[in-house]
Amino acid sequence: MARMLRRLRKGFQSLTSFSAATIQPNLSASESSRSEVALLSFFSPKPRDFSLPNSSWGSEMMRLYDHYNSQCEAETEGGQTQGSPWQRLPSYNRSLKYAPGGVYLSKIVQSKARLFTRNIREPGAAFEYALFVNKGEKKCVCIFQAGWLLEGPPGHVHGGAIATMIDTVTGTHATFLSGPIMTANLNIAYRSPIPLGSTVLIESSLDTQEGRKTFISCKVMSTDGSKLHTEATVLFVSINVSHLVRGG
Ligand SMILES: CCCCCCCC(=O)SCCNC(=O)CCNC(=O)[C@H](O)C(C)(C)COP(=O)(O)OP(=O)(O)OC[C@H]1O[C@@H](n2cnc3c(N)ncnc32)[C@H](O)[C@@H]1OP(=O)(O)O
Repeated sequence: MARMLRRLRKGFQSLTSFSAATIQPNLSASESSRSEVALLSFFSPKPRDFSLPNSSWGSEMMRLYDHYNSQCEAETEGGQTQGSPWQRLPSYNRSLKYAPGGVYLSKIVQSKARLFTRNIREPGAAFEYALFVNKGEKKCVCIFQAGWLLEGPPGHVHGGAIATMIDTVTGTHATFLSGPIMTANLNIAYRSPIPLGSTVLIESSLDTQEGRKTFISCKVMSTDGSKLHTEATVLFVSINVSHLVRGG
């Protein structure tokens, strides 16, 4: 038990290096046998990245993905990265997988726990999203396609699902800026409903950092920017990882 806690603590500590996370493409699935696949997945350091395009993504989602992705750091032939302020952030289904060596760790520390937004297997059914961070402007943009399992009012997205996405986007942004954090306060104003199946933009921008506190503002808008769906302000408090290990 003590050993497991030490491993968990080490995993969470490594989450501080989340800001240095690199883009990790999907594992190729052309293996010749099932046992080979199992073996490969155990030894591969690359977890599945859920923010890569899949067959459920509509044309607007793909257009925006291509737009932001084309502005991200590109590797030149010499292995150098071109100086773009934009970076696409990968997205995994377990917190542990963000840590260096976290794929191995997640094999060792078996658990049914999964990240809320990445636990529905059917592509397109719920939260389809990809996040891009702009290091220079300290802002983050998320393209979000809301699936049919997120219904609240008829034909429209549930307010809790919108809050979840705001918490996820601003929380990821705050982690990128400040290391391990927890949401302390989340204020939301719902301005206009989001149709199910539509794609929207979620923009997160840093207001201030004061000691352990990171204040972030967030807007959910139509992709042409003409309609404001939701706005929010969020306070994150930096935590020591022991806060999670001892249960707050
Ligand atoms: C990959 C996907 C990423 C997704 C990210 C998702 C993030 C989440 O959803 S986290 C889950 C939801 N949040 C929680 O469960 C948090 C529960 N709360 C806690 O654990 C604690 O109250 C915690 C960590 C927020 C603060 O506790 P603690 O570390 O003791 O801080 P504390 O000393 O009380 O406060 C620090 C400062 O923050 C302020 N503060 C703390 N809580 C609040 C609050 N709710 N409202 C306003 N200010 C607050 C304090 O006033 C203090 O300010 P100052 O330094 O100016 O005096």
